Amino acid sequence: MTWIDYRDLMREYAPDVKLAKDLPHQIQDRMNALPPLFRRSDMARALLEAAISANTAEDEPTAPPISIINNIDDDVVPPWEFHYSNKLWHGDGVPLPNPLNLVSCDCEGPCNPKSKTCACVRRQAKYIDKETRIDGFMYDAYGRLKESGQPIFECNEFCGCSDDCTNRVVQHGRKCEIHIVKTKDKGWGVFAGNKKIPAGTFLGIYSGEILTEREGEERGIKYNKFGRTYLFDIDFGHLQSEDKDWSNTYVMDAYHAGNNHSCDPNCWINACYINEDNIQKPLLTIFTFRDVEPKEELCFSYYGEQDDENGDPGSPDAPGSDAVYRPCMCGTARCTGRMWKT
Ligand SMILES: C[S@@+](CC[C@H](N)C(=O)[O-])C[C@H]1O[C@@H](n2cnc3c(N)ncnc32)[C@H](O)[C@@H]1O
Repeated sequence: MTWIDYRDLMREYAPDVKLAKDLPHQIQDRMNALPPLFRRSDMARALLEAAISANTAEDEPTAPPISIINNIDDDVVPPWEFHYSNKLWHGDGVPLPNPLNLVSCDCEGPCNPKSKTCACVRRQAKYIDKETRIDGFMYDAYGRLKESGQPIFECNEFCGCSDDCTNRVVQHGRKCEIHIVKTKDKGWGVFAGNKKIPAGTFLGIYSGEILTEREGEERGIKYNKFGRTYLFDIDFGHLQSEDKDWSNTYVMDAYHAGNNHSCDPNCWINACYINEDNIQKPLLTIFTFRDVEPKEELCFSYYGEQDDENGDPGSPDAPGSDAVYRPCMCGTARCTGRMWKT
């Protein structure tokens, strides 16, 4: 009889981990080497739509396809510089997930959100803000998020429960129709399709390179110099300590992706853990937090919560501030008139 070490099995069956150095760029390089006439052709649009579909087929197998629509000018496709993906790409010095540290349930069939013994119900309860009235999982029976702003702990690869467990939403991918549409004042944006999207619907992942805080800081200085940054500090409330010197460990650089900003957003970025044991490294998941009308733009606030000390753009003239600002064109009644230049 051969002795099988279950730790080797777990490592073998652990989901694939991506490294930032392997971020694909071949299609982008080839497209950018072609003459502008081709880059602006319908064929280029069809190619980009096909690339998006191929990159996301594994993570969102039942998602309606994304179309690229421009009724504003002759920029047929967004710039060929981003890799559309739902994955988290690990930068140098960022530890990879360790499947041996994952907390997994041993439920049979779908988990019971009222269970007192399910390891996943218990872990969710441990991290949920006690002031909320949420019990069980963060999702309702329709797979919609009950409340934004709380960390989500989904059942994972090594849980015993079935694939139709209500605590598996992000891992099944987007279900609603969205499109990439050129706007008049804000470049390209992400819009709802022909159907209303209910509050609490999962849309996609703010994916990118996860970097150490130090590398994020270095890139931030460079990006600010040329007035462009897609850096997102991973500093959710449940990660912060009372320590006044606390600062985030990691930063997400979504240089190659991004939704537009609104001062009155309809989406929210929530921390979500699936096959990740490190609390500092959640997936940044985008959910609607109110009903979204057909063809409405899907936006989040680049400033996080209104009462967040980092939340308000503040004064561009504040001492030590190297942030750069631009006029905000969100057009909502709550518009503050300016936004960080990204
Ligand atoms: C992360 S990108 C979003 C995608 C971008 N629209 C594009 O076409 O690549 C951020 C940039 O979008 C534009 N943008 C986003 N929200 C905006 C807003 N509320 N007002 C004006 N410009 C906005 C700005 O040019 C900003 O630098």
